[in-house]
Amino acid sequence: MSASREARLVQYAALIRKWNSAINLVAPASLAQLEQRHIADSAQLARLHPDPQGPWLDIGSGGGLPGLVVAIFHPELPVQLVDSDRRKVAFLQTAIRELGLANCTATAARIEELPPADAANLSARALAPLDRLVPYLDRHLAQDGTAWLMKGRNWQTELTAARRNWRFDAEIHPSTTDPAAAILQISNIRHG
Ligand SMILES: C[S@@+](CC[C@H](N)C(=O)[O-])C[C@H]1O[C@@H](n2cnc3c(N)ncnc32)[C@H](O)[C@@H]1O
Repeated sequence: MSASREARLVQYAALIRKWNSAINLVAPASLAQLEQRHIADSAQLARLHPDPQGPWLDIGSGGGLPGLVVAIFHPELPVQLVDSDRRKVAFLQTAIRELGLANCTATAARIEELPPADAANLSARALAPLDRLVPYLDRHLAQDGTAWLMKGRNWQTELTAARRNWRFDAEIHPSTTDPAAAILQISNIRHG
């Protein structure tokens, strides 16, 4: 890992720990395992997609997971973080400035109200069930774009439910940080 990437990841973890009691960026009980449970978990996207195209849109970013981690791994990639919580976006803007991530922006908005982003890549973690996410993907992904959705243990049930109203291609990547979780790689979305 490059020195600046490693230094930024350490600095990012320190910022989350500093702000967490005020804003609740991650569940307090998980703070002790921040590096593994949240940062390494998010870094899986960089491993799965080592040379991504932009723009990359991260929706419901919260404290920057996974979008800010993607921006750290790919400092040339334009990454937009979006969250409806203004306090979290204030944290993200501070983190972006302090980490010197010129490639990354943070926007306070509801994802439903954001103009279509035409994103080449889109990520979301712990935001909503898949059937509620797919309309966001339909609105914000470029026609040949790809979504990277970090899902918990119910991912199979969510996939079945989403397929009732939508058709899409899905590739399943088992999570390396949680054996029950998966990363869903979704593309070619059509109304079903
Ligand atoms: C459970 S948190 C997950 C945050 C982060 N992705 C993570 O994995 O730690 C969900 C986040 O989505 C944001 N959110 C929920 N609904 C939203 C919407 N409609 N538009 C934008 N952000 C939304 C919330 O403010 C919150 O920060």
